[in-house]
Amino acid sequence: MPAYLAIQNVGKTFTRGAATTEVLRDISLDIARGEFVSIIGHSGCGKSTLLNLIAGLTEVTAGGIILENAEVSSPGPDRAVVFQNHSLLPWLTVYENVNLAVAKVFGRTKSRAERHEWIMENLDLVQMAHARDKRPTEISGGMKQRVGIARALAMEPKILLLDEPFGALDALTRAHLQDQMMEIHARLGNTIIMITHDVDEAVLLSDRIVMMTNGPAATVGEVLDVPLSRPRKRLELASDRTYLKCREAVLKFLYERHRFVEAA
Ligand SMILES: Nc1ncnc2c1ncn2[C@@H]1O[C@H](COP(=O)(O)OP(=O)(O)OP(=O)(O)O)[C@@H](O)[C@H]1O
Repeated sequence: MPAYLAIQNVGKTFTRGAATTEVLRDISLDIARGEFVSIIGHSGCGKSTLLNLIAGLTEVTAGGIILENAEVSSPGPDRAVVFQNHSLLPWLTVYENVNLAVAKVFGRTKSRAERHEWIMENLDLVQMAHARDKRPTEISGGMKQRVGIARALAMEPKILLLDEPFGALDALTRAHLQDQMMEIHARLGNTIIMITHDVDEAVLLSDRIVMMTNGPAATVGEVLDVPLSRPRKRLELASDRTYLKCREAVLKFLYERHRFVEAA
């Protein structure tokens, strides 16, 4: 059976004038429907570049990306991205921000009443319905990220692409949002690709962790299966042997086999 998302021998080289930088080389990865996959690797190795290629924001220079039998060549609502820093429009309310995406995707297929229900359902999912009339400046960083996630989910994408979605949040808010993300994933069965720098976050949330080698010409170094049953509870996992083994495997990859050496 073909993979839901197939990344096949993908390479990316940026060219500016006579200068070229080969950022990614020969990346191959099959992702199944409903899978939660994290990408981890040192700063600058090309994680965001890979996510942007999947999003269709940047074009591959080698290989191809196939989503449900169709080649990815441009951005589309079937791949929703959530960035580290929320990208909400400051002059619109929480509701209006989500509405913008919903109107774009479902403007022709859902009635006004259906769209309203759908927006509220997605705000409910991230527990933000109570703040529907607030503007981004009136809510906390964690709340903004939740609205960004609601907006992405409301597009009903085939794949949710998360670029360090919790990276700018304090540890407690971060833990709370991770728990919410796990609940959403359990309820909706989304296919999710998440970039993270946080080893615990990767192990807690993922079915598989893709570990990237250092750049330039970064590639997939190892892929780790996380064989922990769901639902996962962070407190119980803190002393779970499988959890600790996975954590150690990622740490060893990052700090022994592929240590980050700052360029001179
Ligand atoms: N548009 C571009 N033109 C030229 N080089 C680029 C471009 N975008 C990214 N790069 C280079 O590609 C490399 C990888 O960048 P990228 O942002 O994908 O890394 P990352 O792993 O996501 O980093 P971080 O973890 O710090 O966010 C960097 O060396 C960066 O300078």
